Amino acid sequence: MKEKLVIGTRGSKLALWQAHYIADCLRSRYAGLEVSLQRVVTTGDKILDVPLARIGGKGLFTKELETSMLAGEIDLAVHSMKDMPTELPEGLILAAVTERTDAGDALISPQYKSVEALPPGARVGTSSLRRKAQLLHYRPDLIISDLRGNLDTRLNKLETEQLDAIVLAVAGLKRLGWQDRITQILPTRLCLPAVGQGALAIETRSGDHTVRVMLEFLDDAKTRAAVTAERAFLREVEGGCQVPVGVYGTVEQQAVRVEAVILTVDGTTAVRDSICGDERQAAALGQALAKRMLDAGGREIMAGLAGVS
Ligand SMILES: NCc1[nH]cc(CCC(=O)O)c1CC(=O)O
Repeated sequence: MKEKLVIGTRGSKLALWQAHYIADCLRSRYAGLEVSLQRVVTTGDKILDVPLARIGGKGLFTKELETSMLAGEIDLAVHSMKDMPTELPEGLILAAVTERTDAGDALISPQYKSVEALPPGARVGTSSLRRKAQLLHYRPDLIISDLRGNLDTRLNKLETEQLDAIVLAVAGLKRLGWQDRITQILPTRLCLPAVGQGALAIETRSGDHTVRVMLEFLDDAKTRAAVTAERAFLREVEGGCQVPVGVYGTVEQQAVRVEAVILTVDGTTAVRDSICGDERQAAALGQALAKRMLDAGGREIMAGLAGVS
């Protein structure tokens, strides 16, 4: 047992909510434990005016936290699972994957009730190629405009940039208390989530046994299996967090089901498939699904992506 733990976190409102949430879980689990937060600015926080897909690079929101952890300045880092690259640096591990209740995306529109109800040529703001491609696949007439910045900024842009709707992760909206702004939770047939969306990743040093054991209780086995399958899928298609790929794993009675889509950015072409099997084979299932989809046209789509933004 340690008497003190330092949690590293980004400084955004959502990141701070997540870090405070984990700090509270730790304090209630270990009476007398001192938990403090240390803010770390990441590259992704500094570059706010460029679409993420154009910045590229892996670990935009995680690298500086990892450096700080390897240097011993923080004991653990709390991340949004979907910001984590599929490979972790040497010396660090995913100590826990927290329970996920909301993996999906939400439409926010003050005027219209659903994606179906948006008028022809409606303007929709989103920051991700994945959301853009899936929206366009379903509604090719929509005009998608880029939307970056933290959650408050994006919600403000709905008005200031005269958008008809925006799309954001349900989990983030709920954490910040904005669930009543949600117009429609997008069904998975319309929009599959990003890898790991809605779960939190608790990262620590692999050699720090005491801390690893202390964090074990935060791990949710079902979410871990689902996310393991999703991450194995993404590793195989070799996409970062900013590729038009949606994937969603669910676990029920020891069986994991993974559904995925790979699309062209304009949404005209999509390869979609799913796989089901034993949860202990989560990684192999994700990988097998990716191979199948790459062979079914996904490889051409991924190759065509090089250089697009
Ligand atoms: N891209 C930023 C980001 N990282 C994690 C979430 C949402 C919370 C989560 O997925 O756990 C968001 C906001 C969004 O995409 O709308």
